[in-house]
Amino acid sequence: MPHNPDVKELYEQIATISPNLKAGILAEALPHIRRFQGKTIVIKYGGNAMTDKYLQECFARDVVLLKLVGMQPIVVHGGGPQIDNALTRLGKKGEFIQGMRVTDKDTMGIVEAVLGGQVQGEIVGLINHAGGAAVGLSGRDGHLIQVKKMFLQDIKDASIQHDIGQVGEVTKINPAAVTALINGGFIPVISPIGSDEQNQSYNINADVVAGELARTLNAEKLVMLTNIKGVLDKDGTLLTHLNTGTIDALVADGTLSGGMLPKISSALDAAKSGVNSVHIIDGRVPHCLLLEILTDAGVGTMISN
Ligand SMILES: Nc1ncnc2c1ncn2[C@@H]1O[C@H](COP(=O)(O)OP(=O)(O)O)[C@@H](O)[C@H]1O
Ligand SMILES: CC(=O)N[C@@H](CCC(=O)OP(=O)(O)O)C(=O)O
Repeated sequence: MPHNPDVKELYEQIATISPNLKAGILAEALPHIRRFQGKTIVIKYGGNAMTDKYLQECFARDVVLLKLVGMQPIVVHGGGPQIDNALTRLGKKGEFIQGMRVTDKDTMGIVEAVLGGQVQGEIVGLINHAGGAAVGLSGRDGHLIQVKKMFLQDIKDASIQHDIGQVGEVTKINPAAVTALINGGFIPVISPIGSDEQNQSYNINADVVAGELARTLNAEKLVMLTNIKGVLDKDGTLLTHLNTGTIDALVADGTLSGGMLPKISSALDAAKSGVNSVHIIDGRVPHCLLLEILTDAGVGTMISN
């Protein structure tokens, strides 16, 4: 039984489910396990989805379970709120343009320390504690993520290019280190940091890294865990399915903003490049990964081209 009182009720409910029902639920997973055997699943673990200890443990157990039933999960983690907390402690305030952090030299140092140190170490530890063998990588390791400096095109006026400092635009992914780890039975956990030809470090939005990696590896699935039910319309209603046409309209009328902008464009790019299924799901739901991958329940928003 977990210590968190918020989930005590959930466990009490589970305890009342009949054995037959439990067996039925487990059996529902079989066709999904068969379908995704050996397939690459890229999981974007957003910083907003990793703030609760119990949910973190659920996440780690889900990733290990997926690996043990024969899938190849790869975790790309964020950590935006954790970077914000570190900046606040130092008397600085995080600034974002269209969901991208304005990253000066000092901020870059903090981004590297928080993502590559604190956040990644925690996720690797949790997965290992849950029985997996996770290995943390930065996009700098093994030349994994090559970038050039990004100039961000303004969403309303294409003639404006925002200089947002040390933020990288991905030019190439060299997945050899990731595939070597997967082939060795490990679960790669990747932080969104890249380097350019001058060996300079760059901050990259984690949604962008997850999308680019899923494309490069021809992943079967890209699942993005965030802190909201999925993509919502102007009235706050969940949009269960989106494609190019509907997304363009939602961007144009301002329904999508902030952190949802890089998320949705990365999701759409991945779907267009042949990633079979792309989902934005609610990371606040315990075992949301198992629900999305191993059951018939549809959760969150599915994005297709
Ligand atoms: N139309 C929308 N539907 C859902 N969320 C939206 C929408 N527009 C903006 N958002 C914001 O995007 C946020 C998710 O992006 P972000 O904060 O970057 O999360 P993460 O850390 O998971 O990447 C939501 O919490 C919400 O505030
Ligand atoms: C350029 C840029 O915006 N980088 C992000 C990297 C972390 C991230 O993407 O974290 P979430 O997934 O939790 O939002 C940042 O500095 O916040």
